[in-house]
Amino acid sequence: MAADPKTRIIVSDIEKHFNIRHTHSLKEYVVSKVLNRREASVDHFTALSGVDLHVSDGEAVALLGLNGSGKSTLLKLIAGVMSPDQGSIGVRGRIAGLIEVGAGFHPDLTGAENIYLNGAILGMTEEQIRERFDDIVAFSEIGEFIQTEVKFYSSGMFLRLAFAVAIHTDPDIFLIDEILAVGDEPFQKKCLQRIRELKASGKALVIVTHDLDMVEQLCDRGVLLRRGEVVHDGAIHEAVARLREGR
Ligand SMILES: Nc1ncnc2c1ncn2[C@@H]1O[C@H](COP(=O)(O)OP(=O)(O)OP(=O)(O)O)[C@@H](O)[C@H]1O
Repeated sequence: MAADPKTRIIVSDIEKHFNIRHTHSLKEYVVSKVLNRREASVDHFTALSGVDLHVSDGEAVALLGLNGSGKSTLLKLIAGVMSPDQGSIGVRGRIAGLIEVGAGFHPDLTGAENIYLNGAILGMTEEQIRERFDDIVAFSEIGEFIQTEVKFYSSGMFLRLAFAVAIHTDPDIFLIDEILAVGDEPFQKKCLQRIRELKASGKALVIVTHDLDMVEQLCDRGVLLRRGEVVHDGAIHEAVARLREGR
């Protein structure tokens, strides 16, 4: 990591490749077996190439781009959910966020039990979770369903619980993928208000979204990805304009 203590994330020249398997229909499978051919072929797909990104305290950075441009992959690499094939990623401080609704929750446990599970995964001690438990439940507005197993939750209820836990972990870095979209409007507004407060208190934010109006209000900086490469890293308005105009 850089010597500057304000730097929270350093992504250096990363590459990420995926293997794409081409599976066949049952008929093609049978024919390939009869002819003794391989049943599936594999292509290598480059999802990210030569990507650099530095994020410091107090910055709110939007990752923008068309479908499949690599935004979520970059966010997952920063979160440590997956590793790059080349290059390096350094992160300083406590990370929290919302990358996949329901990740980090156990379906057979109640909402209340999952607060303890998810809180522990995000680095809180049992005592910290106990102290913040009532605030987390209140923020989620899940009410009596907090004693229900989360496998019966709607996607919006999952989001409420996940966001409520994440925001109460006192993170240095907050990562958010599109998922705010599944929350209803009042809850989205409440989340955005908390995200603004995090930013104002000097935390680093990285947000993946297609909601360009929202992101222009929330973020100062936009990183525009095109087919896995960064084509713009600078003012949010310019990033949004380039995306809208296809430049
Ligand atoms: N686990 C995986 N295995 C194979 N390919 C993957 C995997 N994850 C992502 N990809 C591919 O990498 C590319 C980038 O995906 P990614 O989800 O990062 O895009 P995105 O910019 O977030 O797209 P969207 O706006 O549609 O959410 C896509 O072509 C996707 O199919």
